[in-house]
Amino acid sequence: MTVDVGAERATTAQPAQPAQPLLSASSMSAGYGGVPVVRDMDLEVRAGEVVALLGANGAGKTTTLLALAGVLPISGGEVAWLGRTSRAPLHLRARAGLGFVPESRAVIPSLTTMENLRLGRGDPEAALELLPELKPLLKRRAGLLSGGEQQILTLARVLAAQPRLLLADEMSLGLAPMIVQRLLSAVRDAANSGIGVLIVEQQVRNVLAVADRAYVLRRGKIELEGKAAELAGRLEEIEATYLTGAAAIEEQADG
Ligand SMILES: Nc1ncnc2c1ncn2[C@@H]1O[C@H](COP(=O)(O)OP(=O)(O)OP(=O)(O)O)[C@@H](O)[C@H]1O
Repeated sequence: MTVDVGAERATTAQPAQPAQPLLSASSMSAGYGGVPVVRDMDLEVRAGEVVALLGANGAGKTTTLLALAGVLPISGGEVAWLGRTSRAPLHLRARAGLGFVPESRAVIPSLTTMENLRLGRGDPEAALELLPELKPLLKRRAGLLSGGEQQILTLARVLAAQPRLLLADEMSLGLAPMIVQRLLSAVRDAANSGIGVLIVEQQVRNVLAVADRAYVLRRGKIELEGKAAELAGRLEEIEATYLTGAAAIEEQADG
C-alpha cells in the first residue's frame, strides 16, 4: 500500500481528469475495534456528480463516509483520492480538497455568520453565491440562528473552502422540509459547478431527485447501485427491501 500524502498536496493545483474518479474505494472494509462494519465496498465519485449513499439505520453509511474521509482507518482494500491510494487522515485530505459536512451542525455560536465563513482558508463569497440567504445574516452571531440556518451555515463553511469533493452525512436530520430542499438544491448547484458529492440522506425520494447515481447498502455491503432516476422508479421495492425499519430489524435478527 502506497501512502503518498506529498503527492496529494502536489496534485492540488491540477484539476482531476473528468475521466478519473476524485475518490474511489475498492474492496474497502472498515469497522470498530477489529470488527468490520462495512465490507468489500467498491464505489467511486467523479467531479460534477451527486452520488447518494442509502441504507437502513445501522447499515454502515456513516462508517463508510468516515473511512472514505480518513477519519476511520480502513481494515482492508484501498481508498484512492485524486487517483492515488491514500491512507492520509482527514486534515491532510481536507488540504487537498476534501470537504466533510457532519451530521450535527458545526458552527461556532459566539462568532458571527461571516466570521464562521472566514474560519477556513477559503472564499466566503463562493459559498454566498450558492447560499445567498445567508447574506442578511452575516453580522448575526451563529448561536442566534435557527437550526436550519445553522445547518445552511455549516454547509456554507465547507463550500467556502472550495472543496473538490464533498462528503455530507445526513445534513437534513430534524430539519423542516423547505430547509432540506434548500440544502439539497445547494448541493446540486455545487456539483453543477464541478464539485463531486457523496451524500448520506434519510429523505430518499428527495435525495434521488438531485442525485445522478446511488449506492444502496445493506449489512455493510453495497447490494444495489444505479442511476438515481432508475432507482427512484423502484422506490417502493427498494424501501421495503433495504431501507425500512423492518428491514433493519430483520437484518439484526438474521445477523
Ligand atoms: N464508534 C463505534 N463503535 C462501535 N460500533 C459502532 C460505532 N459507530 C457505529 N457503530 C456500529 O456500526 C454499525 C453501522 O453504524 P453506522 O453509524 O455506520 O450506520 P448508519 O447506516 O450510518 O446508521 P444511521 O442511519 O442510523 O446513522 C452499527 O451497528 C453501529 O452500532
